[in-house]
Amino acid sequence: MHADSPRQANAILKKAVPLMRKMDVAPTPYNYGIWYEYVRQTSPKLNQLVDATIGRLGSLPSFVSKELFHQFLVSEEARFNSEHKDRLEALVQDVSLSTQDMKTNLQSLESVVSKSRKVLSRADRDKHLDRVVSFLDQGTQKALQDAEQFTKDISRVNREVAQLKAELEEIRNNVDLDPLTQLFNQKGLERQLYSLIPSSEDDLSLLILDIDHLKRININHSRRAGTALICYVARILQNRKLENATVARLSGGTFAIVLQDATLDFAIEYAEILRTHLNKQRLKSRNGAGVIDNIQVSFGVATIIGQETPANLIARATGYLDNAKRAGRNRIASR
Ligand SMILES: Nc1nc2c(ncn2[C@@H]2O[C@H](COP(=O)(O)OP(=O)(O)OP(=O)(O)O)[C@@H](O)[C@H]2O)c(=O)[nH]1
Repeated sequence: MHADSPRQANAILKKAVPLMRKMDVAPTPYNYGIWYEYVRQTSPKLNQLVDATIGRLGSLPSFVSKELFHQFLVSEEARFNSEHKDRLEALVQDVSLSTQDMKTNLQSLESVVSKSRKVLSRADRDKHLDRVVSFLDQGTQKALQDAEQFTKDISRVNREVAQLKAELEEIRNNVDLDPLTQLFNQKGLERQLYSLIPSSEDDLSLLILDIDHLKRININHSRRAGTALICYVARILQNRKLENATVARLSGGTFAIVLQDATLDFAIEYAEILRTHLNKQRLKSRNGAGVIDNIQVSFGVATIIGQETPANLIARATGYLDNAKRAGRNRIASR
């Protein structure tokens, strides 16, 4: 499903709910989901199917909306995750069966050994030596075969687990969060802008900020201290986040903040508050490599113009950031 702004969501629901009443549709989560996306016109295919069903049946029965919900609304990620869960369960089941077999096989080997030992402890053992040897031979041969099968089973499971691990890693890399700071990443930021821009009226601002001289900080204080600084700045941006704002880390020490209902003047004022606050911070490195004080950050601030695309807005804010760097850093540039 899509992350609409509360204002957009409200406008869509205002149209969806009367439609649901008119069609006498039960207020279930599935139905709300379907009618929301229907009014939003997210997918022409979904709207065609809804219209065709209503044309034929006069309404949209619950089982149909449930089916459509899973077909159109459950995200690819969720589908992937449930597919992986199923595969993992099947693997655990395989390991459990193989382990059970191996346990039984070990028990038979144990019984072979114990029977042989019993025979060997008898007074007339000499008479049975040949039989004991052959009995033990068969028992150990079988145990070897079973052990080989077990090793094969476990190797197969191990290969599948490695494959699953790689696929999960790939999915994790593709989602919207930055693993270091848990803020949105570049993709998350772009998605957010795509959903906000259509309803904004020249009052959506984007701040792109970059820690000054991070390379020098890495050299003087260690890369670990530089990374701790990135996380520290991320926490400050998150703690000082305005209502309805989005904070993202784009790369290295570069962050972005989307402000809704914010004029350019307001956004510049907010950037200045953040900049002066960051300047006053001191970060002590744990390994005794000194204190990073007077944290300096440069900002590029842009406010959306007309029908500007997210990519264009990001490029403009980044251009202003470059101007701030060229003008001497630790400052704000815009327009
Ligand atoms: N510690 C740390 N450093 C990073 C990380 N990601 C990127 N960097 C480093 O951050 C540095 C950024 O350097 P530049 O973009 O050249 O800029 P700068 O040294 O910050 O200088 P200005 O931006 O011009 O003020 C590079 O040396 C990167 O290797 C990270 O996750 N942790």
